[in-house]
Amino acid sequence: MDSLSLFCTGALLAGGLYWFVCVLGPAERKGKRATDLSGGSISAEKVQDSYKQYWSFFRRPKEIETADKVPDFVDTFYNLVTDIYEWGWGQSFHFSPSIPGKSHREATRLHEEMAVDLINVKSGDKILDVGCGVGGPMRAIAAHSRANVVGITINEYQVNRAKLHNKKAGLDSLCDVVCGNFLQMPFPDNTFDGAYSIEATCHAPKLDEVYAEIFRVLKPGALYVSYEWVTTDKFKGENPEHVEIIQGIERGDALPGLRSYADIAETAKKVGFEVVKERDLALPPAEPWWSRLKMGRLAYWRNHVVVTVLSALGIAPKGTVDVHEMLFKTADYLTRGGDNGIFSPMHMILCRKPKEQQN
Ligand SMILES: C=C(CC[C@@H](C)[C@H]1CC[C@H]2C3=CC[C@H]4[C@H](C)[C@@H](O)CC[C@]4(C)[C@H]3CC[C@]12C)C(C)C
Ligand SMILES: C[S@@+](CC[C@H](N)C(=O)[O-])C[C@H]1O[C@@H](n2cnc3c(N)ncnc32)[C@H](O)[C@@H]1O
Repeated sequence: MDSLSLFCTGALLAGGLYWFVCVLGPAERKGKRATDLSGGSISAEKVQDSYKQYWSFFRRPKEIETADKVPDFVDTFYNLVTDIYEWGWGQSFHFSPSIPGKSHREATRLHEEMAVDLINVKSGDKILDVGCGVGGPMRAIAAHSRANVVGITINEYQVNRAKLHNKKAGLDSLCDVVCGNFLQMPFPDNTFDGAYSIEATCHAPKLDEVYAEIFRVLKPGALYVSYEWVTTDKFKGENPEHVEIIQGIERGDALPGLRSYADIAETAKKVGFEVVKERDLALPPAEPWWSRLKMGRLAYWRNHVVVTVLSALGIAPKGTVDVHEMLFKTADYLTRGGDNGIFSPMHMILCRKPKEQQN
């Protein structure tokens, strides 16, 4: 090969690699790039070990049940996945029903706005986002309602990402983020005019502990809405395929144990809430929430090649390939959970803290 052909081949390969990684890479326009993937607050050389540590929790399931170990386990998980989620999904870490003729981004925003519309929030109210991630829902909700939103997440890396995004979006005067455990929130009693949680309380080892904490910080008469991850009435514990799918979802999503839909209202009442409304938003006429995952399969395969190449080149931390592979498999379990109708990530419950405290 003469030097000109060598140069042209090299340039073509470099251009192809740039296109594959940087142009095809981000799922969201102006989103995170594949070349920026990190282990969150974990240093690059510790990502692989942290991934092994994450899996070790599942070898000692009793430890996951111990409430005080769970926040650490969830924190490790979000250090490992936050960048991959942002790169491949966007800034809102949740599902929403597909809406014919609307993009994923629009369907996501409508699902978020529905939450704040349900809790009757006025401009200037102070509301709480329980388990806020990097703040995709918080920004949509603040822009839609003009309420002041305070988000809480256990993961410090997410706090920094959320603050950065809030500033970039010009919403930092309405949105604040704190690092903390939603099982022991750093807020006085009766602080908030409303609260919501989107696909976050499923990480609590005991639902009554997080619901009781939300109840405590709400003002009397205030509303709380949650989109919960649950097994539906179609789930049969004696069916090995159902059990395999649910365990796959738990392991790939840092869940200490999925709850049944029937537990949700019961727990809300137990801590003192009045249940105003309860509905599985995944049920027809809603279009499947999992079709986005199904449609993305080819892109996830492409992402896997990108992550493998970047990790081999030392650009992405070692261990990123394992984390990505885990998510790849999780996407499959979630899709099967949706197809079988045994799992829903959007069992909606709307509750009110009574005006008068009952004794
Ligand atoms: C509420 C939770 C998270 C829900 C979803 C936001 C995430 C669940 C599974 C995630 C993903 C699976 C496959 C990944 C893919 C292989 C990769 O290339 C790009 C990112 C994924 C699409 C990733 C994105 C986020 C999820 C859909 C849980 C944790 C309680
Ligand atoms: C799947 S993400 C959803 C984030 C956000 N609600 C959204 O829809 O984009 C779950 C969130 O719950 C947070 N979380 C889980 N356990 C927590 C805990 N014990 N205390 C505070 N936050 C927690 C995680 O850090 C993460 O931000």
